[in-house]
Amino acid sequence: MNADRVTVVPPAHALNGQVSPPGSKSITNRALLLAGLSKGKSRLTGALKSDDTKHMANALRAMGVTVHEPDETTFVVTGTGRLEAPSGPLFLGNAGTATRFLTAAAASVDGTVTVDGDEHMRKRPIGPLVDALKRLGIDAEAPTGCPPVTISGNGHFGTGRVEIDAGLSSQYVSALLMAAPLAPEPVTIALTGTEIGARGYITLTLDAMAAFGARVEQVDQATWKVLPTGYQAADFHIEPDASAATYLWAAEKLTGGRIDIGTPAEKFTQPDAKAYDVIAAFPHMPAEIDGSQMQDAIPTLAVLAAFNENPVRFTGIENLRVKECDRTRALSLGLNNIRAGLAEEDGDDLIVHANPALAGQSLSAEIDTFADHRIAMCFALAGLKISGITILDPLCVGKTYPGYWDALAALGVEYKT
Ligand SMILES: O=C(O)C1=C[C@@H](OP(=O)(O)O)[C@@H](O)[C@H](O)C1
Ligand SMILES: C=C(OP(=O)(O)O)C(=O)O
Repeated sequence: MNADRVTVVPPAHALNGQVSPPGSKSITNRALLLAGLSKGKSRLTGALKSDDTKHMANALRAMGVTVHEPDETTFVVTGTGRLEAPSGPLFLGNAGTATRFLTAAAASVDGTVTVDGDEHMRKRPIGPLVDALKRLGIDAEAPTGCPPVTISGNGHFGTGRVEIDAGLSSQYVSALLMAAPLAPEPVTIALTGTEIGARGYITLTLDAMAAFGARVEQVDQATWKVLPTGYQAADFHIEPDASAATYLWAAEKLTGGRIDIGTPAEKFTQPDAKAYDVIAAFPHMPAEIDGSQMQDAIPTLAVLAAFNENPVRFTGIENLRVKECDRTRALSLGLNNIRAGLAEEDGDDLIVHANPALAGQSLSAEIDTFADHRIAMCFALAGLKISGITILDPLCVGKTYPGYWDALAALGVEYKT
């Protein structure tokens, strides 16, 4: 594959076959961290091996955890129950999960940890998490409000009750929850307000914590009391990635084929599996889609909506602007590049003016992916129906789905480079 660009050739046939998405990024990075914080040896199977999980695994190695990779989907993690101070900054690329989760976990280290990322990560806000750590008595600084963050810990997590505004990212809450069992006393974590986007990710966090022996009391819908149990090693199986599955579900629908992804939609525990019903409704997707609880699926749904029978307004997607790139902008730019007027930003909403007649057309468009894996993967779907769609920087899919282009090829999709 050419690293600069790939042009998708619309297949002359429906896409049929068997393709399993890789392991869940969200669950792999939770399980890696919790295994690294555990005493003993944990075996994580079904795991994702991609940029984001490599960054987490390497950071844990830098903090004294032994991480072996006996095969392509397994990590064997041996920890001592504590992380050690690394000898240099932790570089976490543009992995939001690794960056946020390790920022809180670093507070349990005896010594100084600097958490840093690439130029994109250095624009993604982390101030609310840093402020929450400070309120728990932890010495943490992020002068720009974004990484790098420097945390000076004294060997255990902070104590007390802390409120956190998770409006920009639910990952702040997950990060605090996962670090809290390393405190000497119970820690209470409360949301500012009661609502939170991506609440399903908090459930994933609590489930993973329970699997590694943590005990959390749900005080109310917005408050959790975490007991000072530490973690115990566990064998843990990771389900396939639901966000990755959305591209395959959409490819099946767009081409009228049958793609067996090996896991029924209702078996996923990740929030993005909610997108299945919306995709199944195509070409009659609803006129308004609230994306707040399935944010990473919005790029997929937005490109699918371009071929829908009626226009779709995406609401509840404010924080798409602080993901790997400003996704609302990237989607409207890409769609309007395919056909002027196809998309419109209305405040933080995205409106896609559906046009089923786009299918079968030849429209030359170079899609700027802004180094964002989801922008690359979703616009490849447009290339299944429109000839001339070129995805720039296609290897950025390596953040969460390195096998994406091969998966489409296995279903019979061809590329021009
Ligand atoms: O907790 C997680 O695993 C994630 C939470 C979501 O991010 P935000 O909470 O920042 O919206 C999601 O977009 C991200 O891909 C993974
Ligand atoms: C938002 C995403 O990732 P993260 O926040 O984990 O970098 C994503 O994978 O779509």
